[in-house]
Amino acid sequence: MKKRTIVVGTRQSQLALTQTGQVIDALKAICEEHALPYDFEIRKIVTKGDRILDVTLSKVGGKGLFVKEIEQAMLSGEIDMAVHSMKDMPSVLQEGLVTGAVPRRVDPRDALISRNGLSLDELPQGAKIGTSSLRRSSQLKKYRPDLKLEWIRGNIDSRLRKLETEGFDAIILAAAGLYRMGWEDRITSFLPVEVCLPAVGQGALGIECRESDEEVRHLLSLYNDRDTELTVAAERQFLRVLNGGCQVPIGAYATLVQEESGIGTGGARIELTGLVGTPDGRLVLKDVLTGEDPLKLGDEVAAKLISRGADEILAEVRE
Ligand SMILES: NCc1[nH]cc(CCC(=O)O)c1CC(=O)O
Repeated sequence: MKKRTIVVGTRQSQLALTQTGQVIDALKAICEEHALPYDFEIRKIVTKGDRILDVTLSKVGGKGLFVKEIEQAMLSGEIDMAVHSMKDMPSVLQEGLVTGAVPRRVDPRDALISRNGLSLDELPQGAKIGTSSLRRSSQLKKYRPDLKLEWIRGNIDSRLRKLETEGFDAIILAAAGLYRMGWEDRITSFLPVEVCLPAVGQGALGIECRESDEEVRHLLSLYNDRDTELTVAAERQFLRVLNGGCQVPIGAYATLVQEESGIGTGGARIELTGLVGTPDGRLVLKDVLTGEDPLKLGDEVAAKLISRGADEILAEVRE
């Protein structure tokens, strides 16, 4: 029987290539298990975001830059699917495209990589910490106002290099990216979600495909993790309501919690924590609610924070 070759588009960064390879391996195993006749091929796509990595991305349009050209290639049929870090996925997909699968999430926490093996609490007064996210700097400043947060950019490997070459005492990276690269031995300690609430979708992937591609959609449905899909949906709805792009100090993390009483659906409820803070960490708003419907829950947590002034914080940051 003639096999269909499914073309998987990816950015060229090491992380993108690695996670695309890992997804293809998982899909191959599913094909084998379900006797599905597919082969896979990787197609690298250089996006505008990759070409201007050294420009302040927030000034030129943010994360959409990485995804737009990949979406275009999917719509034109050049590629059939694309693997994204959920964190980098746009909140609204282009017409004709869908999220075919949200695979099981890995560790959502941020990780501290320090030069001398010191934990966050052990770092000396005024230690210089490298991060490229207002969400991280806001929460770290709140926790340790003495720390000096400085901007560090580039891919994971270049950030790890800069820890040595640019005199940082520590840098913060998502644990997930380090695990996927096999570099978890660089992690000194994990920041508890109570100290540093992760970015929306951190640790999760999203696999995008054409809405009309029944074969790929069926294959991807076999790879979907319902729990991750539900919790990430709540986080992303929260972000959507707050109109958050990439460079805003917003965090959210949802988990499934067991229903307390025997009544009701008996199913799990979603617990969503949302956070908006000023970049200097002087004001950090946080709220947690539980609910059954992820979209409603995202709306409710966002509304709660807006009622406490989240909009004003975000308006100031966006200026
Ligand atoms: N913003 C860049 C980015 N996009 C996805 C990851 C890896 C973690 C993940 O998949 O959530 C990273 C690196 C980081 O934030 O340290």
